[in-house]
Amino acid sequence: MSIPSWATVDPDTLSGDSPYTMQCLVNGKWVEPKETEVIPDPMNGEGFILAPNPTSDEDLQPFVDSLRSVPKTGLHNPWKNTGRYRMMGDVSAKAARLLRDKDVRDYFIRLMTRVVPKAHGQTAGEVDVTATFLENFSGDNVRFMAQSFGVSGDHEGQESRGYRVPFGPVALITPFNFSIEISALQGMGALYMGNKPLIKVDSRVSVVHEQFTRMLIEECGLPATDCDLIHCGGPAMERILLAAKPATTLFTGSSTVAERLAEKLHGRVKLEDAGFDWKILGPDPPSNPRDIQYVAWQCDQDAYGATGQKCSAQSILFVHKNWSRKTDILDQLKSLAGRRSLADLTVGPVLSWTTERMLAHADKLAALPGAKLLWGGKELTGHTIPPVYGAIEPTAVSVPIKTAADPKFFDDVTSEVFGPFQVVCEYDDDEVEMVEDCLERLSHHLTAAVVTSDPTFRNRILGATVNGTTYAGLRARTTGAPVNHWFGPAGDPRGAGIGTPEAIKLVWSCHREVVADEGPVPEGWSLPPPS
Ligand SMILES: NC(=O)c1ccc[n+]([C@@H]2O[C@H](COP(=O)([O-])OP(=O)(O)OC[C@H]3O[C@@H](n4cnc5c(N)ncnc54)[C@H](O)[C@@H]3O)[C@@H](O)[C@H]2O)c1
Repeated sequence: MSIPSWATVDPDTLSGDSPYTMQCLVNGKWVEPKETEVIPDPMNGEGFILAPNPTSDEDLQPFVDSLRSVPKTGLHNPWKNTGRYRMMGDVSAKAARLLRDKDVRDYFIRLMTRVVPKAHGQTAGEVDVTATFLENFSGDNVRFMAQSFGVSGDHEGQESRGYRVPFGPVALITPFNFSIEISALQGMGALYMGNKPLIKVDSRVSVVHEQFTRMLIEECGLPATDCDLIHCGGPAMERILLAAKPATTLFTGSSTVAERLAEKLHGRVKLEDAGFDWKILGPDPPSNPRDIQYVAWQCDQDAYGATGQKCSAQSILFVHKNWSRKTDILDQLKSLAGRRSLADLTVGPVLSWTTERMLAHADKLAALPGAKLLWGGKELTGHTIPPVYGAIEPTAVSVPIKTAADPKFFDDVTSEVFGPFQVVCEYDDDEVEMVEDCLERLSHHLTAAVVTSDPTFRNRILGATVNGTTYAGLRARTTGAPVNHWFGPAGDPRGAGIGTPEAIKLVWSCHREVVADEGPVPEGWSLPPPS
């Protein structure tokens, strides 16, 4: 397999014997690292990538200086360098065309599969969503997105106009689980609005964004000085942020780090953090077996697709007892989970939880009053996934709603396991309020799904909850994150969004009002008394 001309790493030859050393980009220059960190191959533990790991003040300073050199007015805004809106549209158009090219698409899929092994469909989907996003912001669409609006004033010659303006120096921090989608969409959003971002992706997967950046610069016309890219650990990034004081930082990752940065950066953050995402199967299971199978399939995808490592993964499934009375939904779920295998990566390495930790959590929940293991609860067999990562079968634990709602157990039952794990909670008509109470007590409100065709039940649940991305209806899912709708949490003023023009404007720009007040001074005006 060939690699694109701008690519510097061959996914097919990456190995312990032939590792790739990544480079950072600062001020338009790719930099050879002085210190490196060895990244293990998630499938066999071989050290296959050497990630720059700058820690000294001397090595971090160029990133600080680069951010500090960006004016508050950004690289472009509605009065300055306006041609750049169109230039960004051209960059997007070219990048989209490349990602649609079979060889380039395959290249990214192969590279991404090496660093976060997922089933082909999941990885291809990520590249395709990124291509669609870039298509959406091609041509004039960047400037259309940044459009202003006008309102007539109190007197002739007065008119107010609202603009979206950039922050200037900004930072973007993203996790390992989506190795291209989050960093590409947020990074481009930052650029579209006129900012210069310093981008830091989790070093275990940042080789993908490194190659994407090379493609943007070498093939798509992005000026190399428009963004910086650093591969480093969290503490080093935090030092840069504290020294450079970017106007805003978009953080996607765990809630612990999100809260830490919110405090350290005095609230100048937008957050996409943990998700404990729920789905409710309502009181009206469909009668058509095909519909039931569809719901079961969607539940399996939501809980275990990408080995459960999606912030939108279904963490808890509330099942109305009518489903057990009238359908074999739980048997279907068990058998769908059993189809998953390491051979086709429909279940694979878990990068932020070890096997031991996940199994201990499953055991703990299964030991709660009335709870039991439904399926899974075992380590994968015949694998060479290194012990720093996790490898378990798709797992579900059934917990009675009364136990889940009990304050003694609630926090354990509702803690996010970033792997192929879900809680199943059956409820009956007289327990809907208890379900609503559990949803009210959750701390994060990212995605949710209400599977029902009953509008009264649907409206009751929608009215009682706040999740930022909620699907409702027979085909409802928790893991919908295409770019034709908003994706992001609700219920937190720091909450960010991704994918749509509204998300980009919210995260990467702020409002400025310019009021034209030109006169004429009205006839008959005379100096009024002081007031
Ligand atoms: N809401 C969303 O859209 C979304 C999307 C994907 C993942 N997530 C969440 O991400 C989590 C999984 O990722 P993780 O556990 O690897 O996240 P993490 O918080 O450990 O790491 C995320 C990123 O933050 C960096 N980081 C860590 N400490 C830092 C610090 N002090 N200063 C600056 N940067 C720092 C990491 O190097 C990494 O690049 C899950 O909780 C998941 O729900 C959320």
